Amino acid sequence: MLLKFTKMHGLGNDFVVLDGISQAIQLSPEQLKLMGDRHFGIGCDQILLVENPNAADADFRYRIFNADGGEVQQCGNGARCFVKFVYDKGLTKKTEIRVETATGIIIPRLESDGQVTVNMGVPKFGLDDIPFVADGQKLTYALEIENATVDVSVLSMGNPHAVQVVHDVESALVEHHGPLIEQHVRFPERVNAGFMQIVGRKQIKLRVYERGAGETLACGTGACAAVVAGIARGLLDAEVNVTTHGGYLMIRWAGEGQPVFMTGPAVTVFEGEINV
Ligand SMILES: N[C@@H](CCC[C@H](N)C(=O)O)C(=O)O
Repeated sequence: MLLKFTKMHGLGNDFVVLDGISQAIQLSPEQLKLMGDRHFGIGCDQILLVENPNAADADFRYRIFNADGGEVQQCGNGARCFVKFVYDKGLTKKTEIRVETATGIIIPRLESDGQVTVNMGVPKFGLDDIPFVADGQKLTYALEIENATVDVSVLSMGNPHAVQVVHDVESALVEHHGPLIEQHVRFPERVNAGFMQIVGRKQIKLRVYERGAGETLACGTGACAAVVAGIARGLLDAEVNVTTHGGYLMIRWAGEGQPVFMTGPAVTVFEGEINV
Protein backbone atom coordinates (compact mmCIF):
# COMPACT_ATOMS: atom_id res chain seq x y z
CA MET A 1 0.00 0.00 0.00
CA LEU A 2 1.46 3.39 -1.06
CA LEU A 3 0.70 6.09 1.54
CA LYS A 4 1.27 9.83 1.45
CA PHE A 5 2.54 11.24 4.75
CA THR A 6 3.71 14.51 6.28
CA LYS A 7 6.60 14.66 8.73
CA MET A 8 5.97 17.21 11.51
CA HIS A 9 7.22 18.06 14.98
CA GLY A 10 6.32 19.98 18.09
CA LEU A 11 9.49 20.93 19.99
CA GLY A 12 11.33 17.99 18.41
CA ASN A 13 8.68 15.47 19.49
CA ASP A 14 8.26 14.16 15.95
CA PHE A 15 5.34 12.71 14.05
CA VAL A 16 4.34 10.97 10.85
CA VAL A 17 0.92 12.44 10.05
CA LEU A 18 -1.45 10.50 7.79
CA ASP A 19 -4.57 11.83 6.11
CA GLY A 20 -7.09 9.02 6.60
CA ILE A 21 -9.87 11.07 5.00
CA SER A 22 -8.43 11.31 1.47
CA GLN A 23 -6.82 7.86 1.55
CA ALA A 24 -8.05 4.55 3.01
CA ILE A 25 -5.70 3.50 5.81
CA GLN A 26 -5.68 0.20 7.69
CA LEU A 27 -2.33 -0.45 9.36
CA SER A 28 -1.27 -3.36 11.56
CA PRO A 29 0.91 -2.71 14.67
CA GLU A 30 3.87 -4.15 12.68
CA GLN A 31 3.35 -1.66 9.81
CA LEU A 32 3.04 1.23 12.29
CA LYS A 33 6.19 0.09 14.07
CA LEU A 34 8.06 -0.03 10.76
CA MET A 35 6.98 3.55 9.92
CA GLY A 36 8.22 4.71 13.31
CA ASP A 37 11.57 2.95 12.97
CA ARG A 38 14.41 5.47 12.49
CA HIS A 39 16.58 2.95 10.63
CA PHE A 40 14.17 0.84 8.55
CA GLY A 41 11.21 3.26 8.22
CA ILE A 42 10.53 7.02 8.31
CA GLY A 43 11.26 7.46 12.00
CA CYS A 44 9.12 9.27 14.58
CA ASP A 45 7.93 9.20 18.18
CA GLN A 46 4.25 8.92 17.22
CA ILE A 47 2.09 8.32 14.15
CA LEU A 48 -0.99 10.54 13.95
CA LEU A 49 -4.03 9.56 11.93
CA VAL A 50 -6.61 12.14 10.80
CA GLU A 51 -10.10 10.68 10.29
CA ASN A 52 -13.72 11.79 9.99
CA PRO A 53 -15.36 12.02 13.43
CA ASN A 54 -17.95 9.68 14.93
CA ALA A 55 -19.30 12.38 17.26
CA ALA A 56 -21.71 14.94 15.78
CA ASP A 57 -20.09 17.81 17.72
CA ALA A 58 -16.55 17.18 16.41
CA ASP A 59 -14.78 18.27 13.19
CA PHE A 60 -12.24 15.43 13.06
CA ARG A 61 -11.19 12.24 14.80
CA TYR A 62 -7.59 12.06 16.02
CA ARG A 63 -5.93 8.65 16.50
CA ILE A 64 -2.45 8.29 17.99
CA PHE A 65 0.02 5.42 17.80
CA ASN A 66 3.31 5.26 19.70
CA ALA A 67 6.50 4.24 17.86
CA ASP A 68 6.06 0.75 19.38
CA GLY A 69 2.83 0.36 17.35
CA GLY A 70 0.40 0.65 20.28
CA GLU A 71 -2.64 2.94 20.05
CA VAL A 72 -2.94 5.52 22.85
CA GLN A 73 -5.44 8.12 23.94
CA GLN A 74 -3.78 11.52 23.78
CA CYS A 75 -0.78 13.49 22.46
CA GLY A 76 -0.38 17.20 23.20
CA ASN A 77 2.43 18.15 20.81
CA GLY A 78 0.60 16.12 18.17
CA ALA A 79 -2.61 18.08 18.80
CA ARG A 80 -0.85 21.30 17.77
CA CYS A 81 0.50 19.63 14.61
CA PHE A 82 -2.97 18.17 13.94
CA VAL A 83 -4.69 21.57 13.52
CA LYS A 84 -1.83 22.91 11.38
CA PHE A 85 -2.02 19.79 9.20
CA VAL A 86 -5.79 19.89 8.53
CA TYR A 87 -5.69 23.65 7.91
CA ASP A 88 -2.64 23.56 5.58
CA LYS A 89 -4.08 20.59 3.66
CA GLY A 90 -7.37 22.46 3.11
CA LEU A 91 -9.35 19.84 5.05
CA THR A 92 -10.95 22.75 6.96
CA LYS A 93 -11.07 26.54 6.76
CA LYS A 94 -11.53 26.84 10.51
CA THR A 95 -8.58 27.96 12.66
CA GLU A 96 -10.21 26.50 15.78
CA ILE A 97 -11.45 22.92 15.57
CA ARG A 98 -13.10 20.35 17.80
CA VAL A 99 -11.21 17.08 17.75
CA GLU A 100 -12.50 13.73 18.99
CA THR A 101 -9.90 11.59 20.80
CA ALA A 102 -10.22 8.26 22.60
CA THR A 103 -10.77 10.15 25.86
CA GLY A 104 -12.84 13.17 24.87
CA ILE A 105 -12.85 16.36 22.83
CA ILE A 106 -9.84 18.68 22.65
CA ILE A 107 -9.93 22.12 20.98
CA PRO A 108 -6.76 23.27 19.16
CA ARG A 109 -6.59 26.83 17.79
CA LEU A 110 -4.11 28.31 15.29
CA GLU A 111 -2.96 31.71 16.56
CA SER A 112 -2.14 34.62 14.23
CA ASP A 113 1.56 34.45 15.24
CA GLY A 114 1.84 30.80 14.10
CA GLN A 115 1.70 29.37 17.63
CA VAL A 116 -1.05 26.90 18.54
CA THR A 117 -3.12 26.89 21.73
CA VAL A 118 -4.94 23.73 22.73
CA ASN A 119 -7.71 23.29 25.27
CA MET A 120 -6.51 19.87 26.47
CA GLY A 121 -9.56 19.14 28.65
CA VAL A 122 -9.88 18.64 32.40
CA PRO A 123 -7.17 16.59 34.17
CA LYS A 124 -8.39 13.60 36.16
CA PHE A 125 -6.97 12.22 39.40
CA GLY A 126 -9.30 9.20 39.91
CA LEU A 127 -7.40 5.91 40.28
CA ASP A 128 -9.61 4.23 37.66
CA ASP A 129 -9.14 7.15 35.24
CA ILE A 130 -5.37 6.59 35.08
CA PRO A 131 -5.46 3.55 35.88
CA PHE A 132 -3.29 3.21 39.02
CA VAL A 133 -3.35 0.70 41.86
CA ALA A 134 -3.45 2.35 45.32
CA ASP A 135 -5.47 2.13 48.57
CA GLY A 136 -7.02 5.57 48.09
CA GLN A 137 -6.60 8.83 46.18
CA LYS A 138 -3.76 11.07 47.39
CA LEU A 139 -1.70 14.05 46.19
CA THR A 140 1.49 11.93 45.94
CA TYR A 141 2.23 8.22 46.18
CA ALA A 142 5.41 6.41 47.25
CA LEU A 143 6.42 4.18 44.33
CA GLU A 144 9.03 1.49 44.92
CA ILE A 145 11.45 0.89 42.06
CA GLU A 146 14.47 -1.36 42.52
CA ASN A 147 16.28 -0.06 45.64
CA ALA A 148 14.64 3.37 45.56
CA THR A 149 11.30 4.91 46.55
CA VAL A 150 10.11 7.89 44.52
CA ASP A 151 7.19 10.21 45.31
CA VAL A 152 4.99 10.65 42.28
CA SER A 153 1.86 12.65 41.47
CA VAL A 154 -0.38 10.49 39.32
CA LEU A 155 -2.98 11.87 36.93
CA SER A 156 -4.60 11.53 33.54
CA MET A 157 -4.46 14.13 30.77
CA GLY A 158 -6.49 11.64 28.72
CA ASN A 159 -3.35 9.51 28.95
CA PRO A 160 -1.56 8.42 32.16
CA HIS A 161 1.28 10.35 33.82
CA ALA A 162 3.48 9.88 36.91
CA VAL A 163 5.37 13.07 37.75
CA GLN A 164 8.18 13.40 40.28
CA VAL A 165 10.02 16.51 41.46
CA VAL A 166 13.79 16.27 41.04
CA HIS A 167 16.58 18.55 42.22
CA ASP A 168 18.32 18.73 38.81
CA VAL A 169 16.63 17.49 35.65
CA GLU A 170 19.92 16.95 33.81
CA SER A 171 21.30 14.50 36.37
CA ALA A 172 17.91 12.84 37.05
CA LEU A 173 17.88 9.07 36.41
CA VAL A 174 15.55 9.36 33.40
CA GLU A 175 17.09 6.56 31.30
CA HIS A 176 17.29 4.16 34.24
CA HIS A 177 14.16 4.93 36.29
CA GLY A 178 12.01 5.95 33.28
CA PRO A 179 11.45 2.41 31.96
CA LEU A 180 10.98 1.01 35.48
CA ILE A 181 8.22 3.53 36.21
CA GLU A 182 6.72 3.15 32.71
CA GLN A 183 6.25 -0.59 33.28
CA HIS A 184 5.57 -0.55 37.03
CA VAL A 185 3.05 -3.17 38.11
CA ARG A 186 0.85 -0.48 39.76
CA PHE A 187 0.17 1.01 36.28
CA PRO A 188 -1.79 -1.73 34.46
CA GLU A 189 -1.74 0.25 31.18
CA ARG A 190 1.83 1.53 31.72
CA VAL A 191 2.54 5.24 32.23
CA ASN A 192 4.49 8.27 30.97
CA ALA A 193 7.17 9.15 33.54
CA GLY A 194 7.87 12.86 34.10
CA PHE A 195 10.92 14.37 35.88
CA MET A 196 10.29 18.01 36.85
CA GLN A 197 12.76 20.53 38.23
CA ILE A 198 11.07 23.54 39.81
CA VAL A 199 13.03 26.64 38.79
CA GLY A 200 10.51 29.08 40.27
CA ARG A 201 6.72 29.39 40.69
CA LYS A 202 6.39 30.28 37.00
CA GLN A 203 9.04 28.02 35.46
CA ILE A 204 9.95 24.34 35.41
CA LYS A 205 12.40 22.19 33.48
CA LEU A 206 11.00 18.86 32.35
CA ARG A 207 12.13 15.55 30.86
CA VAL A 208 9.66 12.78 30.06
CA TYR A 209 10.26 9.10 29.47
CA GLU A 210 7.25 8.33 27.30
CA ARG A 211 5.27 5.12 27.31
CA GLY A 212 5.89 3.30 24.04
CA ALA A 213 8.49 5.79 22.72
CA GLY A 214 11.24 6.27 25.34
CA GLU A 215 12.57 9.72 26.27
CA THR A 216 11.41 12.35 23.76
CA LEU A 217 12.67 15.92 23.28
CA ALA A 218 9.34 17.15 24.66
CA CYS A 219 5.96 15.76 25.73
CA GLY A 220 2.91 18.05 25.56
CA THR A 221 0.61 16.06 27.84
CA GLY A 222 3.65 15.49 30.10
CA ALA A 223 4.09 19.28 30.37
CA CYS A 224 0.37 19.70 31.20
CA ALA A 225 0.53 16.89 33.79
CA ALA A 226 3.68 18.30 35.44
CA VAL A 227 2.21 21.81 35.75
CA VAL A 228 -1.11 20.48 37.06
CA ALA A 229 0.74 18.31 39.61
CA GLY A 230 2.90 21.28 40.68
CA ILE A 231 -0.13 23.57 41.06
CA ALA A 232 -2.10 20.90 42.95
CA ARG A 233 0.88 20.57 45.36
CA GLY A 234 1.05 24.36 45.88
CA LEU A 235 4.47 24.64 44.18
CA LEU A 236 3.52 26.57 41.03
CA ASP A 237 1.38 29.50 39.87
CA ALA A 238 -1.46 29.19 37.37
CA GLU A 239 0.69 29.98 34.30
CA VAL A 240 4.02 28.23 33.87
CA ASN A 241 6.82 28.17 31.28
CA VAL A 242 7.95 24.57 30.72
CA THR A 243 11.48 24.20 29.34
CA THR A 244 12.24 20.91 27.60
CA HIS A 245 15.22 19.72 25.57
CA GLY A 246 13.26 20.65 22.42
CA GLY A 247 12.15 24.17 23.43
CA TYR A 248 9.43 25.61 25.63
CA LEU A 249 5.67 25.50 26.15
CA MET A 250 3.31 27.76 28.12
CA ILE A 251 0.82 25.86 30.26
CA ARG A 252 -2.16 27.43 32.06
CA TRP A 253 -4.47 25.78 34.59
CA ALA A 254 -7.01 27.60 36.80
CA GLY A 255 -7.44 24.62 39.16
CA GLU A 256 -9.78 21.71 39.96
CA GLY A 257 -12.51 21.08 37.38
CA GLN A 258 -10.94 23.49 34.85
CA PRO A 259 -9.35 22.58 31.49
CA VAL A 260 -5.61 22.90 30.85
CA PHE A 261 -4.40 25.22 28.07
CA MET A 262 -1.12 24.56 26.25
CA THR A 263 0.56 27.00 23.83
CA GLY A 264 3.53 26.16 21.63
CA PRO A 265 4.76 25.67 18.06
CA ALA A 266 3.87 23.17 15.33
CA VAL A 267 6.28 22.64 12.43
CA THR A 268 6.03 20.85 9.06
CA VAL A 269 9.34 19.28 8.01
CA PHE A 270 8.66 17.47 4.73
CA GLU A 271 6.14 15.47 2.68
CA GLY A 272 6.72 11.96 1.39
CA GLU A 273 5.31 8.63 0.24
CA ILE A 274 5.99 5.21 1.71
CA ASN A 275 5.17 1.69 0.61
CA VAL A 276 3.99 -0.34 3.59
N1 LIG B 1 4.29 12.92 22.92
C1 LIG B 1 2.99 13.02 23.39
C2 LIG B 1 2.41 11.84 24.14
C3 LIG B 1 2.27 10.61 23.24
C4 LIG B 1 1.56 9.45 23.89
C5 LIG B 1 2.27 8.88 25.09
N2 LIG B 1 3.55 8.33 24.77
C6 LIG B 1 1.39 7.79 25.74
O1 LIG B 1 1.67 6.59 25.56
O2 LIG B 1 0.43 8.14 26.43
C7 LIG B 1 2.57 14.38 23.88
O3 LIG B 1 3.10 15.38 23.34
O4 LIG B 1 1.67 14.49 24.70
